Amino acid sequence: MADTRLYLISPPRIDTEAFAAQLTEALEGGDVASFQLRLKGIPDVDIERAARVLMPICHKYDVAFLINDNPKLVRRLKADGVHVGQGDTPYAAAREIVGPDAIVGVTCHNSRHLAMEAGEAGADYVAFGAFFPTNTKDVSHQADREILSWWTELFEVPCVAIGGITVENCRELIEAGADFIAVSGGVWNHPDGPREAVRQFNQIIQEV
Ligand SMILES: Cc1ncc(COP(=O)(O)OP(=O)(O)O)c(N)n1
Ligand SMILES: Cc1nc(C(=O)O)sc1CCOP(=O)(O)O
Ligand SMILES: [Mg+2]
Repeated sequence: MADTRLYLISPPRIDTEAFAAQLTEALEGGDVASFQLRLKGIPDVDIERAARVLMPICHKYDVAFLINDNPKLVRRLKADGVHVGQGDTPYAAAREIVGPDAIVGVTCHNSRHLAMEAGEAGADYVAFGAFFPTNTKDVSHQADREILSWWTELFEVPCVAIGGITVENCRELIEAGADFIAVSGGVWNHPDGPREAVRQFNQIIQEV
């Protein structure tokens, strides 16, 4: 069985009440390490409102609750961590805001240089992507699985694979050594629902 674990990413827009039910279903489907609230193009006050509903659900299932892009909100809500991209608050400033105990993850696209920089600076994980075409985000970088095996052979800092990951295509990333597979559409748009999607991802992880 591989050590890979699932990292769920929210859809970019949600109806919080309806999504709370979907999230609960997903978390009942099997092991999930973490959840990232990634809401785009809506006011911070609405992100905060959603976080206040969704964070207790994640904690009930022992799932770390991270927020995308916004370290100040992470500090205010005492969330578990923040994810920052190359155009967001830089790692050092994000760390300063959230403190030493929170998780800080950094987007590294397909760049060994960015990943080594983030790892040396103290990032809790480095994220590579996009591995596959995705409808969730306009992406301008494509990653290949060799970067996962290269990273895991050389470094202790965990690596996350993201971008268009589904139950159909995840196996090669797990085999390449991804510590986490970060999935949005592959769970929320699964034809048999989020619970079944999480079950199937975990089944594949067990088989590798
Ligand atoms: C786990 C994970 N990896 C990568 C990203 C992308 O972050 P970023 O490049 O800042 O793009 P946005 O998500 O902010 O659109 C992520 N959110 N999570
Ligand atoms: C948020 C995000 N970041 C990416 C990157 O490559 O950095 S790809 C991506 C979208 C993830 O959603 P899905 O699983 O539906 O493709
Ligand atoms: Mg970002």
